[in-house]
Amino acid sequence: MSMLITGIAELVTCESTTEGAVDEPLHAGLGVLRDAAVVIGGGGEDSAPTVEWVGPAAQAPAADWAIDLEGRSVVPGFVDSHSHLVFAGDRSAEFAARMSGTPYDGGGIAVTVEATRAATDGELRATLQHRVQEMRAQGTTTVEVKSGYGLTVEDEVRALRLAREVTPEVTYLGAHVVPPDRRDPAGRAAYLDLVCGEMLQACAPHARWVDVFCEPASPHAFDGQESRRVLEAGRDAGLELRVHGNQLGEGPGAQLAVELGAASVDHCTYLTDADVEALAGSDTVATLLPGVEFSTRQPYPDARRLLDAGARVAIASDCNPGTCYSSSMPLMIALAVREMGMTPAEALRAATVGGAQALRRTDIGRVAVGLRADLALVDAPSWLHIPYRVGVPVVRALEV
Ligand SMILES: N=CN[C@@H](CCC(=O)O)C(=O)O
Ligand SMILES: [Zn+2]
Repeated sequence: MSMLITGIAELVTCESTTEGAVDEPLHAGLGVLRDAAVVIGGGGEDSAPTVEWVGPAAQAPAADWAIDLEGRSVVPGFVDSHSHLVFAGDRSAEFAARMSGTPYDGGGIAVTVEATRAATDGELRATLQHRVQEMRAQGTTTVEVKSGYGLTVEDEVRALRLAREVTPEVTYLGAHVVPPDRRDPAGRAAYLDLVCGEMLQACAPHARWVDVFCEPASPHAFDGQESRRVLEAGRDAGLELRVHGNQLGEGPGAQLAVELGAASVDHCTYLTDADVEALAGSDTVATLLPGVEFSTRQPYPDARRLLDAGARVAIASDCNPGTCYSSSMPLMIALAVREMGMTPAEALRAATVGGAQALRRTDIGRVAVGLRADLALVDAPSWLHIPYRVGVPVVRALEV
């Protein structure tokens, strides 16, 4: 069965080679077609629908079904390459304290760990599914989900199994923080052995990625040497690498990610010139998480500096109970434009193609023949309404 979608005022393909794309600076790099149509087809029990045709509405072929979007716009579904959706408990009071000056240092993670361990599978599954639905309702069609609020072998495996029910982009983050009851030097060393040993062996079959909170500025997280050990052990167990780095201060995270060939280093709030240079000379994506700076009152990362240097940039939500309990990619785009020096077109690319690069996926993040038909509908005559109508729910995943 095939479906023809017509009446698309602006279709953002994110394909630079799109024939007939408008040649206007505002839309640079987006491959925007006006008065466009898309045909999607396929899709069954084991396969997702794909794009079969893209072009001007006047030339669209016939299909089994047709829908008319009546002058709305379509963009690639957002790729949210960084989230922590498997958790229980509430930290709204911690957020309120930060708004009146208490700094974030990662210590609140222990609160979520306790609540998550105490929750049943059913409770965790229900909230996880609800959060994924909340994301789709705001245009996100791919999400990466990390463990990291279990911090025992059993609880980390449980988080990964649950995450795998909603996405293939599952990340083992046993090295989120050292559990509160193991913070003496011997306990810390033993926990690192566990994360790189028994816990990794139990978790690796359920994950694609390994991640580490590399942040010497936090007493709860891991320094450069510890992070290297976690990443190398993960790589030896067959996992691909991602890093939380440079969130609370300058540190080794970004350069370690580049050196080890990680797909992405996430946060990048505090980067030295050498970090920027290393990122620009690599294919490691700098994933910026502006909801975190909003929710922690930190300075925003300088996206302009990274883009001008030639680095690959993505933006993601980091949806989690501590540093950013927002699942809204439209909000992240708006913040990137307003606070991080990105043009609207750069921000949209970072939320689609950039996210796909950060997950090393070539089948998502663009609208082109043969790719997954992961589309988002913008209830407006231009995709520019995404940052323009900040706070208004103008984007949702297109259910096909
Ligand atoms: N910084 C480390 N981890 C999360 C925050 C987790 C929490 O505070 O619960 C982040 O990406 O910001
Ligand atoms: Zn995170």
